[in-house]
This record gives sequence, structure tokens and C-alpha cells, in this order.
Amino acid sequence: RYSDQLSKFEGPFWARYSSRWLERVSKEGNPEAVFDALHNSLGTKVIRIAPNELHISDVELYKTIYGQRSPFMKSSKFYDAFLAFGTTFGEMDPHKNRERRNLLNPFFSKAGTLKLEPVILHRLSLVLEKMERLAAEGPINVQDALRCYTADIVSQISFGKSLELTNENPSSFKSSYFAGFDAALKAPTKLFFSPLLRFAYSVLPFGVLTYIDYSLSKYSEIIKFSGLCFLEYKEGKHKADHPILFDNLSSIPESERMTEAMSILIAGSETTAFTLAQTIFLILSSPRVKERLVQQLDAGVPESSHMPSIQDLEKLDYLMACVKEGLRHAVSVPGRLPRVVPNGVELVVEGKRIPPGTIVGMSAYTMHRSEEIWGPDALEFVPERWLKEDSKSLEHYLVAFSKGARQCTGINLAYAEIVAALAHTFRKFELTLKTQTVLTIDRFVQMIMGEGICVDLERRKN
Ligand code: HEM
Repeated sequence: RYSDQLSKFEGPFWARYSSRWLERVSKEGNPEAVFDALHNSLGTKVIRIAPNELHISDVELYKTIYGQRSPFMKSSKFYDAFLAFGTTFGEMDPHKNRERRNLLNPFFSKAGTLKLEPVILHRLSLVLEKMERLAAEGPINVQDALRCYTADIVSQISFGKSLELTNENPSSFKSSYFAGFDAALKAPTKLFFSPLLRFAYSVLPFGVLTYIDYSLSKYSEIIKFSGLCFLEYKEGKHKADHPILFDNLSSIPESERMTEAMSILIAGSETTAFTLAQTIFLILSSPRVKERLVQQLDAGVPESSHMPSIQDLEKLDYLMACVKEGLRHAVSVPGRLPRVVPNGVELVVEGKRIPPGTIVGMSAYTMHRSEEIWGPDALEFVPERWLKEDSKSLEHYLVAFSKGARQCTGINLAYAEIVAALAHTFRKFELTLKTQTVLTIDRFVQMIMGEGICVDLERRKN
């Protein structure tokens, strides 16, 4: 029982005694907004959300908990629900995590990402060509199109062979694999709160589970695809003209190479697609922003058939301001990232000491909406804030990829994909928004609900 130790922290009454309250708000789909409302109504930067868990909104503590030299470890209680054992993401032990990251870093570094640029641009061109072709028949669902774009890239670089979602369905961007991705995203929320389900997952063979749950059966198709690719890779059948993640993992057991590649596919496709689709929505919702972005792209890229490299596109300041503002608003991992207060560490909020062993978490959602950081227009989409003289200091508070030793491994790849897709799309097409409001649900990674984000699209003159 933790209630005595944490009794000085305010929060919903039932959160003191059980995780039921947290389960309910998590399943409702936007727990961060509920935490924020509680911080405001109770007038405190630390609230108790479960018997042994606190949510913190003091923006200056982000560095303490998630900074480069932070001793706060990921909470296994939370991360075990992802069933990502033995992967970079699922590893709690900081030393083992560092060893694995050292293998991945050359692949995902700035220089490594540069080598992947031909893959990114090829995949983008396939998606844009198809968008143009389908536009004659009606609005395009950019969310689906971008899911195909990012999943095709990440599968190709991870497995040496693309899932080819872009070409799966001739008349739309719908793919049968989306159900598999959705299953992978929904499972942790279910598993986290259900010891029974966790037990079932640990004892039943995966094959049996797929009979119980349709979306899991779709997920198993991705696993099969991964296995097949690895077999082909081992037999030397892949003749990829770009680096493949498997190459960097030759020092670890085969089974771990496959799980790592699978986990990278999940971590690296829906996240980037969500941010991109939402950013397009936000740009189109603001005629001023759209006009300024298109003006800069027209001036910087005289002919749309000769698009510059991604590195050169990154020199376009307004484009980059839209990317950063997109990452701030359209945050694909908005929620708390639970960490455990280590022994011997003094974590104090509002004069109250948080005992070691307590799970604490902060949310990108809260960080990115703080008026203390972003000013009174914090909730508005204003790329111009990234062009001011002191804007560099704002980057400390842009935590879409988290920070420090457990920061997102794919940050450079995600930036490259977002920059390329925004620049090419807005330079080549005139887009008109058909969707008025976008409904999202947080399943650790945000998902867009309902019809998605639809646009009419027309090729621009040059
Ligand atoms: C806009 C796109 C993306 C966002 C917002 C994002 C966000 C994040 C965040 C917040 C974390 C930390 C999670 C935690 O501490 O629990 C993370 C971790 C991770 N991400 Fe991403 N991600 C994105 C794209 C990618 C891509 C493209 C890849 C790879 C292809 C990737 C691979 C990973 C991996 C492997 C980790 C685990 C790192 C570790 O624990 O050491 N992500 N990501």
C-alpha cells in the first residue's frame, strides 16, 4: 500500500486506492486532457493518478526526469504491457538499452538518414502519383495515404523489402495491414489494466490468440512478413541498394533482430503518419500559414519537377517552422512516459518530496500547451513563433520525441520524412480541406478516428 506515502498529493479520491480511475480515463481516450484539467482545478503541478503514480506538470522538471543524465528508469509496470521485450523501446535496463542504441545509432544518425533519402523520395513519389490519379474520382484520405508512405519506408529499411501498402488497393489507400497496426497500438491499453489478459498473452501461443481477436490475426500477418523477409535476407536474396536495419544488428540473436525490426516498424510508421496528416490539416485550416508556406516553396523551388534534396529543403525557414509547430500541436505520443523515482534522488515538487519507488510521468501534451512556455497563444498554430530571435530556447520544450538517453531513435528519419512530404505536397498540389474536425484517440500513439482527413487535390502549374 502506497496511500500513506503519497497521501499529501491531491487527486481524484478513488485514485488513492486503485487504478480503476486511471483505467477509465485511459480507455476514454484522452487522459492527458483530464490530468491537465485536474492540475488546473486543484491548482497543483503534481497530482496522484493511481495508488503509486503521480502526474507532474512542472515544465522545468522535464529535464530532471527525462534529461541525458537522468537516473530515472522506465517503469516496467507500464512498458511491459507493450510486450516489446528485448527491444530498444521495451528495455528497462539503461545499460542494455545503451548497447542496443549503439547498434542502431549509425543507421538512424543524420548521416545514416541521408543514405536512406532515395528510399524516402521514391516512396513519396509513388504516394503522390497515386494521390494525383485518384483525385479525379473524389477527395483523398491523406491520413491513409501517409500511413502507406511511412509504413512502406520503414518496412523497406527494416526488412529490406517494403510492405507495398501504397499499391495494395488500386482505388484507395486502404490497406488490410492497418488492422494489424491498430491491434499493435490498442493492445497495450488493454493489457496494462488487465492482469488476466496479460496472463493469457504470456501462456497462450500467439497462433491461438489470433483466433480470439481479428485484429491480432492481422498483426500476425506483419509478423509473418517480418519472418519471411528475414529468411530471404539470410539467404542473401535481398539486393537492396540502401542500408538495412538487419545489417546493424548482426551481433544479436536472430529472434531479437526480428522483434527489433517489428518494433521499429510499429514505432516508426503510425507516429510519423499521424503528425504529418494532422500538420497538413492545421496548415490548411489557416489560409495565412498555407499562403506563406506556398510562397516560400515557390521562391525556393522554381520548378516542381526539380525538387531539392531534403537537406536543402531544411534550409527553408518557414517550412521548418511549420514542421516544428506541427510536432508541437500534432503530437503523436502525447501522454505520460512513466519513470520510477530512483533511490537516493530528491525529487521535490511544490516543496513536497516524492519518495523513491514512486512512478512519475510528464506529458508532451501538457508541455506543448503550457502558456508559461509558449505564451497566451499556446493553443494556436503559429509557425512564426519558431522564427523569432530567441526561438532556439523553445526547442528545449519541444518534447514530441522526448529527450535524453531514451529520446526517440528515429528522430532524424521522422524529420526527413515530414520535411520531404510537406514540401513536395504543397509545392506540387493545390489542396482544399474537406474535413472540418478531426477526432483523435490516445492509445499511447494517437490515432485519427472516423473518416480521417480528406482533401481535394489538383496539380499546380509548374
Ligand atoms: C513524428 C514521429 C515520431 C514521434 C513523435 C516519436 C516519438 C517517440 C517518443 C516520445 C519516444 C519515447 C517513448 C518513451 O519514452 O516511452 C520514442 C521512442 C522510440 N521511437 Fe519514436 N517517434 C517518432 C518516429 C519514430 C521513427 C520514424 C522511428 C524509427 C523508424 C522511431 C523509433 C523509436 C524507438 C526505437 C524508440 C525507443 C527508444 C528508447 O526507448 O530508447 N520513432 N519515439
